[in-house]
Amino acid sequence: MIPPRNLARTLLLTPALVAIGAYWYFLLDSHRQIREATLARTETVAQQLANGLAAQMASVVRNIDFVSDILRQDYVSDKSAFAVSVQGAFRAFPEHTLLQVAVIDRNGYLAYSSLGMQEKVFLGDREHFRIHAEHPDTDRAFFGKPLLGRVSGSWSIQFSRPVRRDGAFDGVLVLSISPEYLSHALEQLGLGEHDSAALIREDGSYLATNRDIDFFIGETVKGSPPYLAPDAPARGSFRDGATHAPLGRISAWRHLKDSDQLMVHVGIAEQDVLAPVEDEAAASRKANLAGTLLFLFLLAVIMRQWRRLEHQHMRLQRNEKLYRSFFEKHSSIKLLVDPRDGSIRFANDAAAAFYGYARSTLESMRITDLNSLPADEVRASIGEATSKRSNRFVFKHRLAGGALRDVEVYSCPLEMDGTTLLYSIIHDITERQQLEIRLKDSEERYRRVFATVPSGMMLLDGEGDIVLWNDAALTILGVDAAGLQRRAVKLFKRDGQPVAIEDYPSRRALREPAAHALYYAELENGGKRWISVHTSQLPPDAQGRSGAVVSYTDVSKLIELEESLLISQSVFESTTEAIVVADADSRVIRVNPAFTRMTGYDAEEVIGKRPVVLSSGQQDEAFWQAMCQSLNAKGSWEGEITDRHKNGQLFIEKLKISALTHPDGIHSRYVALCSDITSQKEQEAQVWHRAHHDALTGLPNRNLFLDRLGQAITRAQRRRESVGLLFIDLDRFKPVNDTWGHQAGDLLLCQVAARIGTGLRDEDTLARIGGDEFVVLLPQVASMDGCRNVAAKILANLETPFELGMATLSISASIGIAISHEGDCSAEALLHSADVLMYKAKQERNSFASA
Ligand SMILES: Nc1nc2c(ncn2[C@@H]2O[C@H](COP(=O)(O)OP(=O)(O)OP(=O)(O)O)[C@@H](O)[C@H]2O)c(=O)[nH]1
Repeated sequence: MIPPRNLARTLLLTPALVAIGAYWYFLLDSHRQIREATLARTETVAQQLANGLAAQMASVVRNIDFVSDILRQDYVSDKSAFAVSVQGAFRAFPEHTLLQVAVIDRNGYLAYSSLGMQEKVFLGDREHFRIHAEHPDTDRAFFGKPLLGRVSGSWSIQFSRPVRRDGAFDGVLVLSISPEYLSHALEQLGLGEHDSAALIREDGSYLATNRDIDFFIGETVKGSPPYLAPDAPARGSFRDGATHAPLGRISAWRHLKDSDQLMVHVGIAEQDVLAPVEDEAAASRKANLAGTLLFLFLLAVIMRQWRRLEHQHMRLQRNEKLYRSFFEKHSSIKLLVDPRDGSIRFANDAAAAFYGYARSTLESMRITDLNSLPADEVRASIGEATSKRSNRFVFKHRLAGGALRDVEVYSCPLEMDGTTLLYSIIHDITERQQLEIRLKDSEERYRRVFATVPSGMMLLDGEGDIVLWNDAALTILGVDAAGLQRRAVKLFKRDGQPVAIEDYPSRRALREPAAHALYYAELENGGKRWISVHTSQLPPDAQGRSGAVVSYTDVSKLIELEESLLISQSVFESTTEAIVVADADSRVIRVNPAFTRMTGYDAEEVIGKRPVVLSSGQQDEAFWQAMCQSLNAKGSWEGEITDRHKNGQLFIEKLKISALTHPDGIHSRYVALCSDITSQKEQEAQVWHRAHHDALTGLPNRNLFLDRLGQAITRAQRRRESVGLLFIDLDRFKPVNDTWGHQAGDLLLCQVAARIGTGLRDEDTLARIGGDEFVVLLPQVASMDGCRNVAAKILANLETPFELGMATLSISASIGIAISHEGDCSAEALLHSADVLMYKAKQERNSFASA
């Protein structure tokens, strides 16, 4: 489909080209018609020439025939005069045109020759003889084919007539005529160089031509021209491309009158005839071609101009479309404002979308309706933009919904239809403004963090220059800003070797992505400051700038702590005290070798577990609760507990638990120090036992008894109960010693103690408080009767004689019974009462006395 913009050009160009084509068609057709008319006229001329030539050639033939007829008659009538007649015949022809006169006798032998007779020559095989001999009754002239004379060596045409004598065939008269004789008449026609004229026999043999006679004589017409057709008319014409010559010809033929054997042919060369026509046509074509080229040139110029105009028009249309699209469809918010009254003349789609008004609404508003500034300030800004004093403004514009947005407005004056308008591009920078504020806040935050972070911070640029540092860096490194800049800090490695310049953090930071090292700096006061140095390369920023940050941390206290920890670790490992460290959940974290030695458990067997594996079951729930309360309240507990060794043996340990407490009050760790005090406790128990028991009987001694008695009285007082006390003194024990010895006395005392004990309950206490004095404490006696029953039972138990080995002895005892109700007396007082009553019973012996 042709684009519309090309349609007009096509509509103009097509008829123009069609007109040119038609013009040339008719021009060339007229040339063709002229050529055809010329050829038709030439054909007529050719026919006329053929007619004339035929008449002329007929006259020539008649002349020859006339001569031959006379000679024939002379030959028949008077052979002697025949030679004279022959001479006359030669004179009748132009010189050298009658070549020979000959007579062939009826038998075919040469009877006469004007050239003389030397020998008998047979010519009966010649065409002209055979024609006449075969038709002896016909008297006709005959032109034979041109022959090349055997004697003369020249071409000749044999004109023959039969010789009749007495009405019978008597031979043939032959005139040998030069072809030039016949051709002369053809040449007289005055034909052109390329035209042809010929005398032709009916079999197509050339007898004469107007040119190139040597070429044509003896030859036959080539091809099948119409005049050689069997039914060809006596005259006619035709156009022959190349019948007689390589060039086209217009031919005409005409049979000679009174001779059906001969015809003339005239060929007029087309090129000669058409030459003037073609010249004229060529001149016409040239002229018309020039005119056509001029026309086409003018047409091309017109087309070019037209196309240029079209392009200009299209460019204008495109520009207009582009400008319109640029304004209307551009994503930027655009307004055209009339500075005279602030009216919005044009608004694009982006403006409508931004402000929330339809474009038509916007274009009916004034800029002061959008700008939050007072109208006079807005007008002042418009004036600045119009006068180009300023082209950038930041305003707050109000949207249709009432929201205010920060906008950046670029305005410049624009001439439009003779009016100056302000072309304004509005950018919503609300987010940008907020982002800038956030960025400022963020920068301020980072600046404050940088300034207040306890670690020293130093920022290096890509060249290794120090571009930023904080006060902490100066403090930790012990230099001022100038000292930092000139790298005045001297750093040393842990082994005391100074740090090589290339290994300084500011150098390493640019070499290695991240590094850490521990150095110490020598301070002015001679002290050391341990510094942990971290370097980290910064990723390239948006501008491709790289750099590194170096952080310094004062770890002097950590180093001290580390040393302290090393000591602690040594103590932990080597101390004889078992140490257990547990977490807040009381699960074991660490134990030392002393723990393993004390408990038999390796560290792997207890770590992660609670120390319950050591539990002996000796401590009740209350014990553990008390321990927990103490830990919670005081953060420590100290005491003795009985644990179980891995081999099952119980052991007593002295245990001190300390809770490690976080500042928030949560116990994070428990550290227990344990000592195995089993043997110590056993020794203490033995001492105590010895101090509180009778060495002979093992019974509690006076002190222990008084202690228990006091406790019983206190308890009885609290419980409103009674305590009974029996004071037992053996009767007449001294004689046993005296009689059986002290050892027997000891033995008896032991057996008496056992015998007394068999009558007591578990809660009762039997003690020996003197040589043969025993006391029984009845802590929960119901009444005095109960005490008396016990005393009676004791006396009864003693009645059985004692087997001492060396003798069997009987012994009794006197018992004083005292009772305390609800703690109404002290232990000493109660004992004293019982003692007094025992003396009372002593009066009777083997009896008891009570109050
Ligand atoms: N074998 C022995 N005798 C002791 C021991 N302690 C004291 N005696 C003796 O026990 C005797 C107690 O004497 P007494 O109670 O005064 O005399 P007694 O013969 O029992 O007289 P009565 O109590 O009045 O019946 C003294 O002779 C002491 O020397 C001891 O541990 N072993």
